[in-house]
Amino acid sequence: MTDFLQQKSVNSVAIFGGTFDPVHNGHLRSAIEIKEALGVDELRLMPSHRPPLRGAPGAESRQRLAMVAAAVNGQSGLRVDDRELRRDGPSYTVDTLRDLRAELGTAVSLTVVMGSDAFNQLHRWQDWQSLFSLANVLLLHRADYPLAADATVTAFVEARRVADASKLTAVSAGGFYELGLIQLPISATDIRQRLASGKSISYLVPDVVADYIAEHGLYTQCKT
Ligand SMILES: Nc1ncnc2c1ncn2[C@@H]1O[C@H](COP(=O)(O)OP(=O)(O)OP(=O)(O)O)[C@@H](O)[C@H]1O
Ligand SMILES: O=C(O)c1ccc[n+]([C@@H]2O[C@H](COP(=O)([O-])O)[C@@H](O)[C@H]2O)c1
Repeated sequence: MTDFLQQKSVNSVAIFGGTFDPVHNGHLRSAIEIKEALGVDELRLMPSHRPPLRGAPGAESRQRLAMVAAAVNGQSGLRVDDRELRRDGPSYTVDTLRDLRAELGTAVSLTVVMGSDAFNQLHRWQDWQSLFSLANVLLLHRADYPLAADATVTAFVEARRVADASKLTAVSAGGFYELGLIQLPISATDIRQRLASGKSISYLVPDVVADYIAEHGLYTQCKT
């Protein structure tokens, strides 16, 4: 069989963006559950080069990318996408989605995933309403971050809500769904703090990530 015939065409893609400073098991377990709930062909973890609404990450972009790549290596349907690292300036999601649309075309179902902490700030994102003409939005509940979105955002998404997660892959853009997942209250802030105080991070991140952090001496000083 030729390579061409072996290649499976991609009809649905979800992107899970983050600072991933570092990537942890909360992100990774969520990624698997998102992929299963949506039934997407690919779930792409997308490290942000310059997160627009927070300070500079503790690790360099290439180091955060290397940790995500190692963490998803061999996981079926999970991929890393480095496009934001190839762009200068703040990593606005709307720019990323425009870039992805240009590459994937208009027919592919594209879904952007965000946790409730990110969703609570959505009204501050660059051109946030345009996200919905480019992609669907999947909101992940995080028990440690109760929903407190801006009223404009709440009204906007209410009009776009679909009945279940798998419906998002039936449309290319414009749908909204809230997903409850297994709750793993792990955060990168807590991991950085543990490392800065010399504590173990075993079972909070995959071993390959813990090894990378140790090898490169990352997060030994707490910047929170
Ligand atoms: N434990 C978790 N379970 C589910 N989603 C999570 C979890 N941690 C982070 N996320 C989501 O993953 C995305 C990327 O998060 P991010 O890289 O900022 O991780 P974080 O752990 O929240 O980091 P930090 O503590 O540095 O803010 C966000 O949409 C966030 O809501
Ligand atoms: O587009 C924006 O204005 C925007 C503002 C804040 C965050 N984001 C994106 O949201 C994702 C989660 O961000 P963070 O800071 O919670 O790691 C990440 O992909 C960011 O690039 C995007």
